[in-house]
Amino acid sequence: MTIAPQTTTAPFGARLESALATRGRFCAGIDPHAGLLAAWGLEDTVAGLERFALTATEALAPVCSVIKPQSAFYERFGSRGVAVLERVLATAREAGALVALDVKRGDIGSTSQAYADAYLDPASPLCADAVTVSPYLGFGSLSPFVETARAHGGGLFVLALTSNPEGPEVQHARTADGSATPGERVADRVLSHLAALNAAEVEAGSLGSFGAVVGATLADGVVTHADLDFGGPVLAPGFGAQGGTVADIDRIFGPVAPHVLASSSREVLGKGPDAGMLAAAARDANDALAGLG
Ligand SMILES: O=c1ccn([C@@H]2O[C@H](COP(=O)(O)O)[C@@H](O)[C@H]2O)c(=O)[nH]1
Repeated sequence: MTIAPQTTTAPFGARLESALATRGRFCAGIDPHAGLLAAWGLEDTVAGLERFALTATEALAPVCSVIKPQSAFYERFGSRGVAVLERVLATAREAGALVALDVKRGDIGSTSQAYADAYLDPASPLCADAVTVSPYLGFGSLSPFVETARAHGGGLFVLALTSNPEGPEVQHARTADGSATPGERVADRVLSHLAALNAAEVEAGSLGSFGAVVGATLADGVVTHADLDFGGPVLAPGFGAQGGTVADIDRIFGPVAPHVLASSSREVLGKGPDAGMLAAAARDANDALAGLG
């Protein structure tokens, strides 16, 4: 067994807890859709991407605890698009926001290590504070992400109950006979794994660094408040354009709402390109979410 080196950065959970307390629970997604570039009067080119992404980040990062760029919208422009993503990461962090990079990675362990090095090692130009990962190659395949996050004070948001209507086919399925907990719902197993990962930080009085992705669109009864009390943060996409509201955050998350990041991309970005309108929308969302839980 290898022992992770001591990190000099505070753990992600503690940093996020402080950011939530000072800046609020709204997470702005920086997703440069082609349609949004057109709505902002920009061309669907690398130059348009750069103008859009940096305008949005400069407006939103100073008033949000967390910024969530979706890597796909940058990757579609190739290496020059990824270079824009690197600038988004740096700009957001300079403005004091944490960055949760939405890449939903997951692979066999040896490849997961390379992804973890790309997104969680401060030596990488794509290093973020946290990254989204998929547990559907088996939760244990995420171990390189866990160890790398621990080594560098990073965090993970693991897909548990996603906001899209297709998710239940896999996430509500039951674990197999012969597994450690046969018959348990897959999503609940993911949340149990997260509770175990967060136990030491929770014991020390902090929010854990290992979060779940749970959509702001879930119907009643899909998950209990008790199951969501796994000691770590929740990234709740689907707030805004997918239909999730402040009332849904309250309904779905109840007492754990203080650790929930309500994440919206298209709705908030639709307020641009005016920087004041973008920032005002984020402030309004933070205010509306502030009293929950
Ligand atoms: O369950 C999930 C996980 C991630 N996403 C991502 O969040 C944003 C949502 O964008 P909106 O414009 O606010 O709908 C996008 O980047 C998704 O890839 C999600 O929607 N659901």
